[in-house]
Amino acid sequence: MSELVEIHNLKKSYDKRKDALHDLTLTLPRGRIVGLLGPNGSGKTTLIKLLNGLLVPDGGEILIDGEKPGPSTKAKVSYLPERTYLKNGATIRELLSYFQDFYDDFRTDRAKEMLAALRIEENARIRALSKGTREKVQLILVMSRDASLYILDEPIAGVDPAARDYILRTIITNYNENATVLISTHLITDIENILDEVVFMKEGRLLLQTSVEEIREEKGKSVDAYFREVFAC
Ligand SMILES: Nc1ncnc2c1ncn2[C@@H]1O[C@H](COP(=O)(O)OP(=O)(O)OP(=O)(O)O)[C@@H](O)[C@H]1O
Repeated sequence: MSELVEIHNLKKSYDKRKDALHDLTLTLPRGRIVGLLGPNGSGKTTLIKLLNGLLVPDGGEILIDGEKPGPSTKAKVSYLPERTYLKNGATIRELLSYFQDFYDDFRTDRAKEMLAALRIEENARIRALSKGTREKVQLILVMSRDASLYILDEPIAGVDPAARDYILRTIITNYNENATVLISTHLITDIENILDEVVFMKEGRLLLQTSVEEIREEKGKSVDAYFREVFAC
C-alpha cells in the first residue's frame, strides 16, 4: 500500500522575498500519530493549509491517498484549524446534526459519548462556552469522523491539563488503525507519549523526520529535550 500523504518539492511564498515553504519533500505513512514540530514561523500552518486545499502551492505537489487536495480529499481529511470556526449562535446539538448531514463518516454516538465524558451539555450555545470548552467541542467534532487523515493544528493549547489527558486518550482511541493523525503543537511534553514519529521543520524546510523511539533510544532524550537542543536560540 502506498503512503497516505506524499509531498514532493512543495513551495509556497506569501511574498516574493521569502518562502514560507521551500522545496519540502515528506511522506506520511498510514496508521501513525505524527507530531509536526518547529519554531514559530517554520511553516507548519502553511503546510497544514496546503494539505487542506485552503492554499494553493507555488510549486511541487501534494498527494493524499493518491489525489491532489480538493473535494474528494476533503471527504477523507478531518481538520481542526488553529482558530475556532463554530457558529456562535448554534447549540452543540445543532452542530452535531450539521456535521451528521455534512459528513457521511460522522459518528454522532461517538461525539455524544465524548461530550458526556467531559460533562458538556448538548443544549449549550457556543457563545456561552468558555474558550477551552469551545476548543474541546471542536476537537470532539473533528475526532468523531471516520477519516483517513486527521490534521490537528494546536489541538490542546486552550484546554486545561486534566482535560488534555482525556483529549489525548480520545485521539488515540478514536482513530482507526489505517488512519494517520498529524498534530502541530508547541506543547511537546504533553503530547509526546502518544506520538509515533515526529517531523521537525525549520525555516520552511524539513529538518528531520524520525520515530519517537529513535530519539529516546539513540539520543537518550525526550522529544521535548531533543527539540530544545536542536532549536536552541
Ligand atoms: N498570510 C500570510 N501573509 C504573509 N506571510 C505569512 C502569512 N502566513 C504566514 N506567513 C509567513 O510564512 C511563514 C510561515 O508561517 P506559518 O504560520 O506557516 O508558521 P508556523 O510554523 O505555523 O508558526 P507558529 O508556530 O507561530 O504558528 C512565516 O514567515 C510567516 O510570517
